[in-house]
Amino acid sequence: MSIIACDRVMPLTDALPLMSDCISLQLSATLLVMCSEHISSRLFVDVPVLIDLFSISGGESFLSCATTVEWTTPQGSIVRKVNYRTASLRLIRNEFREMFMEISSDKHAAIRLALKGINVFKKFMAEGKASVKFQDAGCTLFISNAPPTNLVSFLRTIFVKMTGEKDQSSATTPSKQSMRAKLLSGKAQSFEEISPVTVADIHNAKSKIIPKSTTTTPSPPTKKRKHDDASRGPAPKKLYSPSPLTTTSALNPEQQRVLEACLGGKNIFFTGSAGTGKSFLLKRIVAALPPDVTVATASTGVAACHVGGTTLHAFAGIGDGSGTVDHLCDKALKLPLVAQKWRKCKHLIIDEISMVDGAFFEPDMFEGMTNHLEEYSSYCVGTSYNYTPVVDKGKTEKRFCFQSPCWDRCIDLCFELKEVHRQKDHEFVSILNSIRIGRVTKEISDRLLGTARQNIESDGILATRLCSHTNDSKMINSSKLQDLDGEEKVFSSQDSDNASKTLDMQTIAPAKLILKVGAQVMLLKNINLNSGLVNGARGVVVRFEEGLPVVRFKNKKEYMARAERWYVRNSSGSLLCRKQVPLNLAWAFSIHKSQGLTLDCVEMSLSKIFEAGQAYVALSRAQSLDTLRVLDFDSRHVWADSSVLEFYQKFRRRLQHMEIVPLGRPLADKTNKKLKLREILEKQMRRK
Ligand SMILES: Nc1ncnc2c1ncn2[C@@H]1O[C@H](COP(=O)(O)OP(=O)(O)OP(=O)(O)O)[C@@H](O)[C@H]1O
Ligand SMILES: [Mg+2]
Repeated sequence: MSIIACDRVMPLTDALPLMSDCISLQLSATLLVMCSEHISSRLFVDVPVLIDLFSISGGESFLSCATTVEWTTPQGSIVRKVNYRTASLRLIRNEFREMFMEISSDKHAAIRLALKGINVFKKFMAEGKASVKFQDAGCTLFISNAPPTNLVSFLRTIFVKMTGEKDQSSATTPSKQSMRAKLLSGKAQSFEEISPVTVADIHNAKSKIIPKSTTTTPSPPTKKRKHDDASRGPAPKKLYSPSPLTTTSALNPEQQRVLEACLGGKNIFFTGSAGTGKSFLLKRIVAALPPDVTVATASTGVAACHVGGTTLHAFAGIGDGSGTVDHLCDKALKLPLVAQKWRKCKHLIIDEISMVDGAFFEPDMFEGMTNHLEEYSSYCVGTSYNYTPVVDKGKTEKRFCFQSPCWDRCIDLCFELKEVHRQKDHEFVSILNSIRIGRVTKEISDRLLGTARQNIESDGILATRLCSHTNDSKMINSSKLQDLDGEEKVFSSQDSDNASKTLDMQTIAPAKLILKVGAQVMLLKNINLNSGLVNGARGVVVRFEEGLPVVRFKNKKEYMARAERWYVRNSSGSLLCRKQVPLNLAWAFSIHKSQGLTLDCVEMSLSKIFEAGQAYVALSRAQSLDTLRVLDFDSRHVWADSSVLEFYQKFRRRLQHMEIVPLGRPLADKTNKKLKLREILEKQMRRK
């Protein structure tokens, strides 16, 4: 097993009483699932999809996945079926430059299928599944357990290469040669791998597609569409939703290195200050791993929803985690479903690991469990380290995972992300870095207090007040709503059967949302990046139309909030869904709830801070000093947990010598691939 862990090690609060706060804090829900809904099932028909495929970076001609090939009669009866648990798909050309897909495995002879007249069904591409129907060969290839990003890249190569070659068919092109001409050509049969997609390929394919789309007669806009246009601005292309599959933002080199280590099967932990892109990277990691053997978990339900997974405790099948290790292992492994999940899991991802009590990482618990199943599991992947551990009410001592004796034994490599993406302003970034370690100079105090009278409101959108206590934020929101005149509109969520309680715990969307015209709201989902309709964007309800709230945002865009879906997995792995309007009241938010968010207009009173790191979390939500108002500030409110500082000192001391730090004893490498990666990394380090 390998572990990947990422986090800003930052104690925030005695989290148990505030767990309920987590409900509405996280960024968007299961992006992968969201993405699968948005992708048309017909690759070569839907122009927006095609254009989107141009925008995705990469384009490989090789894919490793599970496959089944089925040959059927014209009536649909199966005449032959071949299953490959692990297959390699390759795109190749023959001596006549005809394109083929080659399916090979250790156990079966290679099958080559001509890439002519194919239909690609990719609705579930985000789950690592797709199917390709080869009309001429009379068979269908079912792909599963493919790393979603690789699958997208592979399908993209097929699309770009095939589109680029369309219409090149004059009688002289070899691909159109008759069988007789081919036989007489005297060329020896040979196959070569198709090269990855190049800029020239894209240019060529685009030139074949775009003229086609302009000749399409658009159907007259329906009444509904006209209305949408007025209220939403240009209809957002759903495929541009910032999914890990479709996003065009590239990982920076430090993020890329973490991804590579994960793919090499290392147990890793990555950390970084707020806004360095830990969550962004995490989603890319999930999308780059084979879904059937990857389990995404997090310490809290809401964080789990963010990565489209389940809580670590639910996955482990240990309930609330109380009892001895033997007892817990017995308890978990007696449940067939739990034991099966552990056996299947090769990559375990743990987000927000800092909220996991160190006890979970005792040799006893986590290691005990993984050792139990060592023979089955090849890796375990964990991530993120944002909050303080959640401890049982009875316990007084709180312990971070990194303080557990088995932490060093579990983690092979540690990384620190350093480039801050959320804030562009260098002065603000350096203030935040000082506050993060509890150091406040007079200049910092003065600069922050200087924002107290700043006018950051615009166009009726008020600043969100971040409160150190949840009850304060709840009280502010309900009293401000009451103060508004006008009719209340109630929006109740539609939940999967009997799942409301779980969904309350694991999604950011409220079960019941009460709004009025004039209500200050926050968007809870990324709707359209280009229009700035992103998670955390602040707006005000300006009217209701067709029973739905129309919100004007800070960038003056209006948006009619239609119900969106949030997906989470329950402990048995089934997908649960909540459908709700993607808004929440935003006069005030608790600091705890605001973690992970980027806020574009925010004020805070830091006089009631009660936990190490809380001031840092609050301040680091702002995008710049110009969109922030600190009402009161005292350097005594800023301090960092001593054990966290110690951890970072140790961590940094090693980082001074090398950028990639093997902490503790590495786990026994089980594969050559792992050994190879270690050799490469060590060579790199020696070179530096
Ligand atoms: N490589 C990148 N290219 C472009 N934008 C990026 C990149 N990495 C992160 N971002 C953007 O930076 C912002 C902050 O990223 P993210 O929320 O992942 O940070 P974080 O480290 O998880 O922060 P926090 O600790 O507050 O949760 C997001 O808007 C994200 O889209
Ligand atoms: Mg985050």
